[in-house]
Amino acid sequence: MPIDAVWDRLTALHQASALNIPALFAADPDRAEGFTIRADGMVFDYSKTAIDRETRDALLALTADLNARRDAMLSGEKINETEGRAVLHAALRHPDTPLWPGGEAVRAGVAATLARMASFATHIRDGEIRGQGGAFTDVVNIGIGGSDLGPAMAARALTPYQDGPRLHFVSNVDGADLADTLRGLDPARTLVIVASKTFTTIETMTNARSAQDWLAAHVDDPAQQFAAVSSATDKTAEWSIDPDRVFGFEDWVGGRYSVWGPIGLSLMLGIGPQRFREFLRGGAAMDDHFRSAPHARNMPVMLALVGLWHHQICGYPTRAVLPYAQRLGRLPAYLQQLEMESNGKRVAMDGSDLTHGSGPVVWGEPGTNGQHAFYQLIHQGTQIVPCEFIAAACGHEPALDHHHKLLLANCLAQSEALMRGRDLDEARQLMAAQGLTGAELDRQARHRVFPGNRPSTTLLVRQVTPYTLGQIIALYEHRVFVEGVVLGLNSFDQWGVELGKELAKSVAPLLDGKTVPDQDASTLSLAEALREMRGGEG
Ligand SMILES: O=P(O)(O)OC[C@H]1O[C@H](O)[C@H](O)[C@@H](O)[C@@H]1O
Repeated sequence: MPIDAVWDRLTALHQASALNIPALFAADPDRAEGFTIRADGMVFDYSKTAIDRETRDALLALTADLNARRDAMLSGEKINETEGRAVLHAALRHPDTPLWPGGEAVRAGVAATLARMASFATHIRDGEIRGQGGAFTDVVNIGIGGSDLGPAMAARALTPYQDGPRLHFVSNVDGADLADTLRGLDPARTLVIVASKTFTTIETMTNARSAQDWLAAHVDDPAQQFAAVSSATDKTAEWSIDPDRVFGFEDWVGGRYSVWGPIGLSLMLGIGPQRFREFLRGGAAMDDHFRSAPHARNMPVMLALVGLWHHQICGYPTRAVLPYAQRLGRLPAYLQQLEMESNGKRVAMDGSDLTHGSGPVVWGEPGTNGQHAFYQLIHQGTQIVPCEFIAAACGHEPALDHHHKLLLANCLAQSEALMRGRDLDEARQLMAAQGLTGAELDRQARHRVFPGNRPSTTLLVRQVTPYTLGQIIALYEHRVFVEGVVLGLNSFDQWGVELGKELAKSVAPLLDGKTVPDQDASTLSLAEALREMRGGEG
């Protein structure tokens, strides 16, 4: 069936049927199992969505081109056509076997860099490589976007596995970020990693210069306290960073996909090279699943199709990622970059307008905290927010396992409540039981109605470990890829971030009282107000 006809069919299915999730369960006793995928210890349940078998078949017809695109990506073709680059971050997860039959040179490069990282990390961790004041006690990763979110998110997720120097992450050009981080650190025992793919990002370079000044004010040889991670090793040379402490990577690793390689150096310093390898192994296992499982049993494919159904067909504008795991607190922010920078596009690969929308707004917070904040809207608001619950069966605090059970019970209860809801009759009975009658009973009951039939998916792992975190991240990466292929866009460029960067440069002189041509009246007056508040300098 031509792809346009598939979209039409999906729209028709959506319009024709008022699918009700509880009714789908009633009609299909095997629904829970039939709409759950189990792979490599993970469980992905999408049965609490209004997708039935017919809709799923129609959704699967969207993936006709997927295998060809997947194989093109995983064999090093330049599928990032607007930047003329291959997309091979998955190769970083396969240091032992080439990702594709001709990929030995790539594998060898990945393995060599990983070995250098491991040797550096081992020697920092065992104190053989030292700062001027002794073994390193603290590591400050300076980077932003993909050079921050991946390692920062993973470091927090893997707190129980951290047994190296303390990790800190500075990203914002707001001096508060650097100042708050450096306060209390011993410069002579702090390693500063400047992480930037391009080594030109103004925020990172500004923070790096100030960190260098901080070091220079306290130690004789700041270079001894520095390391760099970049794909622009020519630029790191300008900073006189010892080449032994520079870890390069190729331009086929996109920033938001880069945690698996040298950008993950801070994480490796925290958890050690062996556990970092476990993290890679988890990601590699998901690659293998993505490549080999039939689409209907393929976790990234089905996660993508559920997302496409909700956003493109049902028209739900956002999706919430709700990890019931406090240490996955930065996962929503990480996924915001992964998904919104990858698929927040309006033009198809060939330059024409997209026939369908871009990807959705992604947001979220860990449960149970979110329950006491924004779940009100999720349950009773007028717009529907598909929810993606993530939970781990076991925590890392055996003495507090009763907390963990409560956490899990909340996770299960929320998806059930979203699906079941509470109808007016039930609400009326509740009010009657409280002694209300007549119009007041009706009024109060209406406030207590939950429409229900609200979709969610649930992803389970046994525990958040380096391996399972690798699985989860690679799962989402491939999900984003599948959605991008179906929508026909390039998930691997990010031209949308450029204009603001350019204008920041041209606006800056306004704050010094200089005139800048072609400035709009609002920006001029805001800059003037700021200058006045700052005491009229310039
Ligand atoms: O690693 P860098 O070159 O410093 O880039 C850091 C970040 O900034 C850019 O503006 C991009 O939007 C991100 O994709 C990137 O991760």
